[in-house]
Amino acid sequence: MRTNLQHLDKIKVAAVSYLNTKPLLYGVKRSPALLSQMELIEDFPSKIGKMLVDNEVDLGLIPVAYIPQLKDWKIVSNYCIGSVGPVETVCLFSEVPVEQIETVILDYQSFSSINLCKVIFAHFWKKKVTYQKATPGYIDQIKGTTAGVIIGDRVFEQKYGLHPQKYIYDLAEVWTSFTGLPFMMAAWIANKPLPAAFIHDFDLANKVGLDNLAAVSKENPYGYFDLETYYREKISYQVTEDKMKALDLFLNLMKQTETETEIQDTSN
Ligand SMILES: C=C(O[C@@H]1C=C(C(=O)O)C=C[C@H]1O)C(=O)O
Repeated sequence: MRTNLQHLDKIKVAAVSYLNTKPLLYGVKRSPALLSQMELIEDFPSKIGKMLVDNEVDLGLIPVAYIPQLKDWKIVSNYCIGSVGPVETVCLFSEVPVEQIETVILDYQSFSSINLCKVIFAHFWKKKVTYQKATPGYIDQIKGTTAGVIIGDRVFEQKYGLHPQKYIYDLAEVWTSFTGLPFMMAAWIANKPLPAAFIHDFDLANKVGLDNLAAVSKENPYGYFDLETYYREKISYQVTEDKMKALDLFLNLMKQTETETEIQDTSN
């Protein structure tokens, strides 16, 4: 347990391993001063969120849907993984239109987008479906009236690969069309007080890649989508007042959705 940092402890930082996070880590990985104070772990979002909740790390770019599970939490950076309208890489894939979907498989790598999907079904599309937890390889099970949420780089591969499903709903776009707000999927969240100087330098380092998106894209060759377009036009990296408003609304709707699910369970 890492309740309080000791003077000589390295700060454990966990970040999303997807392409969308490369701009934020570009400067961090080029800063010997920061690297000497921290240990960087990269993994998929739900895993790093769990690590912050379990206090295995001190700071993480974690799915915001984990916030209710954190005793102590603070958003410590001006940069995040967000969207203003369509984001490309948070999608519901289906062979049938939404009205006919009966079951939704929820990406095990996600925590914000799977909850966003539940919120959208419950509050915006107002449709009851059965949810299934995905296991690796679940993408092959998206067939007939069983749809599936996919996030991250695998969305590009599914969308622009050989066998995309007929219906692809960009859930960030759906959120914005119903709320008029942007969305924030993941933010840099600390679960304990961290040295102010470190946080200051870490935040500045996050901006370096955002100021050099052409170089970041060049460093990460990718065949399915133009990364510079993804970074400039799809992902929105700034924490803004509207994204904080969206976070508030999302956490509220998520709580209501959980309560509704509980009520359904007791009545069964
Ligand atoms: C836009 C994205 O946002 C992500 C979605 C997350 C989630 O659903 O929990 C968490 C982190 C982000 O990487 C994406 O991964 O494509």
